[in-house]
Amino acid sequence: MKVDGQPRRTIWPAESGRAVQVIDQRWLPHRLDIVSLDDLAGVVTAIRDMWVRGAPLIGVSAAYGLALQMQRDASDAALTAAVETLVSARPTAVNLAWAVRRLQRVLQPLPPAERPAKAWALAGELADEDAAVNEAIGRHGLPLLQDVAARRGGRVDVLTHCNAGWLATVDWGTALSPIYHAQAAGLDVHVWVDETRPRNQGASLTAWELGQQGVAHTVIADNAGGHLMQQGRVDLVIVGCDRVTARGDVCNKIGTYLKALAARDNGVPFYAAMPLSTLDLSLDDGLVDIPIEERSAREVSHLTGRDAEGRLVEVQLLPDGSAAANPAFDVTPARLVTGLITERGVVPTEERALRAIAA
Ligand SMILES: CSC[C@H]1O[C@H](OP(=O)(O)O)[C@H](O)[C@@H]1O
Repeated sequence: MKVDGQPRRTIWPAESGRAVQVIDQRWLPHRLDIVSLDDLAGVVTAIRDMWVRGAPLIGVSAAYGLALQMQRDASDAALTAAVETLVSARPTAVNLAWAVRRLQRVLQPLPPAERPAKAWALAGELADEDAAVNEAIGRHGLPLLQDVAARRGGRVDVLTHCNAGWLATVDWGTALSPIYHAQAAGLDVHVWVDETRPRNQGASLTAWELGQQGVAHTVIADNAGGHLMQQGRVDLVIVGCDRVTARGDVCNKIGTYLKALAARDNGVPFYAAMPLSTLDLSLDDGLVDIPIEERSAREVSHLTGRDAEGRLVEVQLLPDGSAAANPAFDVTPARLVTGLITERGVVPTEERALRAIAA
């Protein structure tokens, strides 16, 4: 999408063909840092430490990490080791393993000498495919917003959690793609943006990208969403997802489940935008089967922001000695999800429908 009026992606191959360039999202919205990653270790660090984040984007980033490793060592042992190293970088988003194993299936039968060029081409294809998938998610999600706008004289208020915009993908985003399509269709769309403690992907990333695109938005404390729904100020909720099970349980950023409960209690439709690469048909009960990443307590106890002099500074929020827990995701049971917006259409959270649309 656009940055300062210019089209951008979150990740792109360096002209040398021996590095991949990414937006280092840790410093947004205050600094737009572009970094060049030229080896597997660099990509693993970028994924693990959330320079790049978002289920589809970490999948594509991992694909480039595997391709960079093939340029250095394309042996069977190196291929296997690189796959396992990448898959272990973050456990919850299925897209990471999905992308890496998709490349591995193509590379494994090839002679090592052919692997570097093929891996690099496949990573690029995956990036282009992701952008196309997300644009399609937006097209299929648009009618949901148009239906509301038709009843409200063109206005629609959407609440979203975390960042499932173009910064979480290669381009377009998932949950925000219908909003970008609604803007292009001339709807008066406004977005309630959950700050999304503790990493504040909403306050720092969603607010920034909506602002860059000129979409009206209001950042709110995570705890305000239910109150706004009680007041009738939220027409629908659209979130992203990191893994969806065969029965439609949705794993997403911590706090999503609480929004789904509030939405159900207030009769607000609750959708998850789901590229089919995020559907894990091997799992059934999300609460039992999906690994939930536990991240550093420092993400809860400390906060980074810009001071009056424009410097990025970290401050401590908690008393010395207070413990902090930091589960990074939660699981919303299928019964609380109105539907899943995919690149092939909107589907109910029913196993038969999910297996059919994924076939
Ligand atoms: C389109 S996937 C976005 C998804 O990924 C985020 O997690 P993280 O920022 O930790 O990678 C969050 O769960 C978003 O909904």
